Amino acid sequence: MIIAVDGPAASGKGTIARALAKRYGLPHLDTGLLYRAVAATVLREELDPAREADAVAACGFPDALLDDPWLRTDGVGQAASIVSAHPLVRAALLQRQRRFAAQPGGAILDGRDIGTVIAPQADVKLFVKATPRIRAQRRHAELQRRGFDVTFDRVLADIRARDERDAKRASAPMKPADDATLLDTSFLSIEAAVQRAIALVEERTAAKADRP
Ligand SMILES: Nc1ncnc2c1ncn2[C@@H]1O[C@H](COP(=O)(O)OP(=O)(O)O)[C@@H](O)[C@H]1O
Ligand SMILES: Nc1ccn([C@@H]2O[C@H](COP(=O)(O)OP(=O)(O)O)[C@@H](O)[C@H]2O)c(=O)n1
Repeated sequence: MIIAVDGPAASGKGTIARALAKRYGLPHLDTGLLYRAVAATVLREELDPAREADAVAACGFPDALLDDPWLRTDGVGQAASIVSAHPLVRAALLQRQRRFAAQPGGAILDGRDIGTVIAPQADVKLFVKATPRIRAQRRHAELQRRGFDVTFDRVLADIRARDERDAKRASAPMKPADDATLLDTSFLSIEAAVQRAIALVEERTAAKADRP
């Protein structure tokens, strides 16, 4: 079974994807981390995220970088949404994600274009959303917990800027696939959001099994 979980920043897609991976025993890939690793490499080398050639040169980052806590910061997230708009960066990361999705036994991936581009054949597609303010509150609290000093207003502004850039880019824009199910987590606890996601997976797979 392949499960695609897409949605905007801090909507809860990673939390849901990890919980579903555990529940169904599936390997999970956080595809946002790949773009964050490209962005972090560009920033560390003092190159320009807006220059496609600089960003493409950073696509050969070492896997160990994916564990660096710096990748989770706001600044790297902003730069990630700039590098991710370059078609050649998306092309450079495409096969890795498609291979992950196609492994025997299935997989779960979360990101922005999983249901539309990476795994349009996915058995279940969820598009997780929440209001910008609630997402900013969650991300602000998370960054504070991790020891990063940033204001709520900064986090909210960054989330709005990223939403706009991610939804408006020409190459694989963030949008729900036509056959995705929307899951609004604005007023759901983590536990309730996960239960709802599990129920949706069960519904979708039962509906598929019923089809002749
Ligand atoms: N339904 C929820 N209610 C409250 N907090 C949540 C909920 N879902 C996720 N969170 C918290 O919000 C933050 C962002 O969640 P995350 O799953 O990383 O989002 P995303 O992967 O969409 O960026 C995390 O600190 C997470 O624990
Ligand atoms: N499949 C994906 C995943 C992330 N991204 C980009 O990478 C950035 C960081 O993604 P992320 O999933 O780590 O961000 P959060 O939702 O965790 O804040 C996003 O703002 C997108 O620009 C993308 O373009 N396509």
